[in-house]
Amino acid sequence: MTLASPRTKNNHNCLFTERRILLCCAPYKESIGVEAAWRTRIRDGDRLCTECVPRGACKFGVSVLAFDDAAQHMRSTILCPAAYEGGPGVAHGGWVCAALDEVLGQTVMEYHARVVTANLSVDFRLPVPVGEALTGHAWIDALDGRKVRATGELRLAASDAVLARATGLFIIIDPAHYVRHADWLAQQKVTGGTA
Ligand SMILES: CCCCCCCC/C=C\CCCCCCCC(=O)SCCNC(=O)CCNC(=O)[C@H](O)C(C)(C)COP(=O)(O)OP(=O)(O)OC[C@H]1O[C@@H](n2cnc3c(N)ncnc32)[C@H](O)[C@@H]1OP(=O)(O)O
Repeated sequence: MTLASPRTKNNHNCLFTERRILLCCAPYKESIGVEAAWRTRIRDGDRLCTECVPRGACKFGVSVLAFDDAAQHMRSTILCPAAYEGGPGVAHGGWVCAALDEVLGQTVMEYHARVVTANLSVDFRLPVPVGEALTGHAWIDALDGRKVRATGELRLAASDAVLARATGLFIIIDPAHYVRHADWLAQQKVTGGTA
């Protein structure tokens, strides 16, 4: 099976940079359109969360390699940074969750511009080595209204052994989601949550 548009971690050209700015900053101020069509892929390219945009790389060490259009399957390249070591030589479980959230989230965002994770269930099958090449694999299972279900795996690149597996529920949000949150937070601070 041929993987479309292979990308590397350092393949940060202008197009991707523009896209990141569009995806990470603008969506909460103006709509870039709502995708209605299930299994219609909306774009191609790495996306970064707000805080990682200036650095140009995911702080969790996840980068999207390629999307297999035929299989609707996202493959990522991953390296657990030393900062997320938990036990000796192995990743903290929180990093495993974050990496899988990213891998699944990136996959869902290939179809839906704005989603947040509502639920993530992780099976820790084997310790995940720090500083060893890993791969992420994820795919979408189902769409039900605003709910998108996805599954993903973290594998050891050397052998393809599955180290951790997650299922996630992602909710499609509207452009005002973060504005509403900021208003809610401000109100909580005023009322102490009593209003
Ligand atoms: C980190 C942020 C990234 C932002 C993107 C920036 C660009 C980045 C670009 C590239 C990134 C690459 C990838 C990143 C991936 C990471 C994504 C994350 O980690 S997101 C952060 C963690 N998640 C939250 O902070 C959500 C907090 N929760 C909420 O905001 C709300 O609870 C929300 C939006 C999830 C739902 O609230 P409602 O009011 O909009 O909708 P209601 O009616 O409650 O739920 C809709 C349906 O979903 C079900 N639902 C909701 N939560 C559920 C749950 N936990 N379990 C089961 N069902 C649930 C409900 O029962 C309902 O179902 P029925 O339509 O009635 O059938």
